[in-house]
Amino acid sequence: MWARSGDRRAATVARVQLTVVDHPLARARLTRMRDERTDNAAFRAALRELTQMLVYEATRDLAVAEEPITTPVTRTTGYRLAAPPLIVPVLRAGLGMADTAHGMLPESQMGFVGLARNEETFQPEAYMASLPETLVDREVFVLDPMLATGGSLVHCCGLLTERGATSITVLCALAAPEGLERLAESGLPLRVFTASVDEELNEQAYIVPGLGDAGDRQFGAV
Ligand SMILES: O=P(O)(O)OC[C@H]1O[C@H](OP(=O)(O)OP(=O)(O)O)[C@H](O)[C@@H]1O
Ligand SMILES: O=c1cc[nH]c(=O)[nH]1
Ligand SMILES: [Mg+2]
Repeated sequence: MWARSGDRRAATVARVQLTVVDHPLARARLTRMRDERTDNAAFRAALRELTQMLVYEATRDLAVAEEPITTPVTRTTGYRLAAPPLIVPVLRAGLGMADTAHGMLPESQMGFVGLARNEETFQPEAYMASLPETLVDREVFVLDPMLATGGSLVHCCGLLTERGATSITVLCALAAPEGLERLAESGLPLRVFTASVDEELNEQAYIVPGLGDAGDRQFGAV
């Protein structure tokens, strides 16, 4: 059901708008992340580079405001982001995307949500949330490399809509079809940008072929 070919494929299922950033450079970074021989440092570097591509695509439609400027040659019209989005990495694994996204959106504020999936029940267990009190009229970009069952992102995006968010963009390296279905069923107002929709989840709810545990691959096993 999910598009896998073409450069930038978009599909809408219920209220989830999906964009697969299927660029050769993105594929190369994702391949490095998937490869079990890739060490922590190289994995983090590939995730940072992939994040640049995801942010670039996801910010394509952001509103800009005109700004008169003077170049060394003449006056002209410049542009700045009208309302930089709030960036929300999901700890731990989303931390590896945060600095890159912030570098590309330097005026953005950042919030944090800490979740750890219980590896027996596969339910997310929340351990922190640091978010603005109200998110009414604020665009939010959520960063998490992995969308597996979707439980973690449903929880995170629920925290955002409770605060009034109505426009949420999720950036992830990999998504499983099951997780996309779960997001669609949640009815949350979401756009998802990912470098790949993989095949399925295995019995441990890991993405197949996947890349393993994105937190452990960056920071080491806990
Ligand atoms: O879609 P789900 O089935 O909820 O799984 C995805 C979650 O699993 C990973 O985090 P994890 O719980 O391993 O925490 P970590 O980042 O601290 O390793 C990942 O970064 C997501 O947050
Ligand atoms: O494949 C998976 C699934 C959940 N979390 C991960 O880090 N990897
Ligand atoms: Mg983990």
